[in-house]
Amino acid sequence: SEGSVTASPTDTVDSEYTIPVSIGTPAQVLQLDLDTGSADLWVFSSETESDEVSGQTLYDPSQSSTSSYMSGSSWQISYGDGSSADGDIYTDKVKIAGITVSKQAVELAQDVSSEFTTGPSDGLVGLAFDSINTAMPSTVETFFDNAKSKLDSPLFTADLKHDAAGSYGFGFIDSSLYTGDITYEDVDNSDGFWSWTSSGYAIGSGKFVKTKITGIADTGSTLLALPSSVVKAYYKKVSGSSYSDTYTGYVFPCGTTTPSFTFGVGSLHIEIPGDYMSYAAANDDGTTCYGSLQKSDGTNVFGDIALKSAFVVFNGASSPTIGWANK
Ligand SMILES: CC1CCN(C(=N)N)CC1
Repeated sequence: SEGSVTASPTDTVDSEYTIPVSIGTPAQVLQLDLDTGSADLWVFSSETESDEVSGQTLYDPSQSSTSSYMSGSSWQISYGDGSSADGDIYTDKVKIAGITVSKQAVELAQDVSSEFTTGPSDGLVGLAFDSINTAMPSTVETFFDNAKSKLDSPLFTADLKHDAAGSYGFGFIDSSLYTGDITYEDVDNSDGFWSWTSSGYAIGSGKFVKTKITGIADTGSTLLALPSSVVKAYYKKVSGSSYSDTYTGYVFPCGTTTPSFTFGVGSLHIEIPGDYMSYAAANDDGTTCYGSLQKSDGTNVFGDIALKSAFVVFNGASSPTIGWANK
């Protein structure tokens, strides 16, 4: 089987992208954040503390004839941005992009941190590797892992866009979505992530610097986080920029022209347009803008700023790889 699903940015600055996911019988459709940086499928639910819910759609297993309680199981997750959630687990029918997994572990939130309460999604679909799933006493499998044997090819693709609907594909590569060739790199999933190594970078029209940069491809992260040496070199080319302790990142006057940022995938170059490199206003009067490129904490992250500049193949074969193409 194969199919695709619309990926919708939740705001005009592409903070995150959600997809419709059908859960249960009859279908309960939730808008979930497809996240290649984590491996838990969790949802706002009838069990979520009511003071931690603000308009999200709730999955209610009691209204599904195909739900089954996983007695004795629980989950508890904390993300790199400090957000967190926890709860218990049911299995139920889950359909994404027309592909159905009959007994998918669905993690019901009983508690969520404020970032989720005030956030736009009804939960997450984690598509990183099972080893980092947080279910206890034993891990549960991701939707992709459960669906893999049904897919024509064991892969999914991302065609994310700025302030416009894009798509995720499952089981096939839609050649109409990219130009030129796809360049593949090996993935090291030993930490549970889609970790790959870029061949280097360029700033604006500057020379390409050949240097290996290992990082994770993370649809659930908004920005691009790279080594401070690279980031400092970039902001030397942005007039009026500086590192702000107030905003905990590089900022510059809004309206500043920001150069593009190119990263290498083998001999292929993916250029992030200069317009994408100014993320959003950092202050209420919109005079100070926050950069889309920031220092990593050690784990480099190719988040949505990078992903939406390319067509990306997450190849879940026994030796996983990641493919990048221009579009
Ligand atoms: C909303 C959360 C989704 C998971 N995260 C991530 N993949 N970096 C953190 C933010």
